[in-house]
Amino acid sequence: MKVLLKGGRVMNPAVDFDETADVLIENGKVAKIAKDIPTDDADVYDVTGKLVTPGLIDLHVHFREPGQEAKEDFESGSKAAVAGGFTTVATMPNTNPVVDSAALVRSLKKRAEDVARCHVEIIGAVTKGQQGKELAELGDMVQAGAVAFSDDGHFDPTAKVLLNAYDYLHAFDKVIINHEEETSLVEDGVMNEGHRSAMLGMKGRPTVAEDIAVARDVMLAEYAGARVHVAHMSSARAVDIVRQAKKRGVRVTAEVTPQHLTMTDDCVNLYDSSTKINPPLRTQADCDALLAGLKDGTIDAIVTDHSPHAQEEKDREYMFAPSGFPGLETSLGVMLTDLYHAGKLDLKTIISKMTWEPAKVFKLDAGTLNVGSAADITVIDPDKEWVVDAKNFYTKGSHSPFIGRKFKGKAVMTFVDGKMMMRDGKVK
Ligand SMILES: NC(=O)N[C@@H](CC(=O)O)C(=O)O
Repeated sequence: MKVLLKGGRVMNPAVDFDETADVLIENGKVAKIAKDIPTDDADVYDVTGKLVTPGLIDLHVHFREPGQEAKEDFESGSKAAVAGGFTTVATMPNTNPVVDSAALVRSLKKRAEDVARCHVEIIGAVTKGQQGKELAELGDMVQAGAVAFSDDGHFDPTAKVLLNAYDYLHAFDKVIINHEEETSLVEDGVMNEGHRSAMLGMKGRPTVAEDIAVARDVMLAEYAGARVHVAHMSSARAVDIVRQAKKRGVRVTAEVTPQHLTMTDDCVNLYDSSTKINPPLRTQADCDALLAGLKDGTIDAIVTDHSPHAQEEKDREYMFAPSGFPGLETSLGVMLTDLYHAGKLDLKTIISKMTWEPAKVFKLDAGTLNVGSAADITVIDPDKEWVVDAKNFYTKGSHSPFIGRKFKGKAVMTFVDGKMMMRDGKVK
């Protein structure tokens, strides 16, 4: 089985390759990249004017299995992933029950094999039940195939517990992903603390909650010589803390979402809970600092934090609605429209932070177009104009602050292990 992608702009950030070329896929692998490869017996697709990139990788999604399948499941979530151009995603353990045992990791891996349209990596909990008290079965979960560990959705309150986790995981070289909001400062808060929260009369979540959490966890990692990955960064000062730590040689990596890069708390309105996320949308100064952090290498990865909820839950008052919205099908559109076409960020950085660099954070064998690697490939039309419409979503979540937005740039084909899983928005 051969597929030939003809005449696209091939970007392989791992080796700094960016040229017009053909890509030959054979037996699920990248077989050759060169000019004018003979068509022979291959299925040929003319991708002139399109980008051919490694399949997009998302280190941070919520697929809600087990227990909250009404919000999302591995099938709907992975369909949303390939629709958005993603070929590998890593799903968070804040489920019901929490993914804190080897048995659950194993059963989710099996679920992924059975129903998922793309590669789904499993992130295990750091502590039992994500309660922050006792370590979960970390070693057993590593053996069962967990890719990383996180108590995402919760801040681990006790430094000693986290230090134990760092020390323990050292032996396995697995990374911990920390949700950085010091709990006592954000309890009851529903949006960024600032002018807008005061105007709306809503309780805020201050940036200092993130800053001190990041500072603690980075210093603990430095002390333990361990690796830490900072989840969904939102605060300017926290970016600087990571920047300084990287300069000192601390083994810290970080991620940011398209929404935190491009939206501010000015978007928050009382009767639309789609903008309610944790950490919250901040200010323009924070967006600018996050962008600077992406550009100078402080921030390694762009992630979606795809967090679907049932529509009836999101339809509640801002204060009572759950936080989070689905991002897999809008992420690339936001990045290309509001950052690339707006002249704020180059294509190479965007593609690198959505492929090769996140792959390095989790040490995934993915994120390149090197000959011999799995043919996980995304074809992107950088100029395709489209309007976000929840009716076209594959995710079960239908709430998103991007609904109705006109975007320029979209994934038009997604190949997973050489198989075409999405073409022109239609998922297999
Ligand atoms: N990011 C979010 O706003 N929500 C996440 C959990 C979390 O990280 O708080 C979710 O699971 O819905």
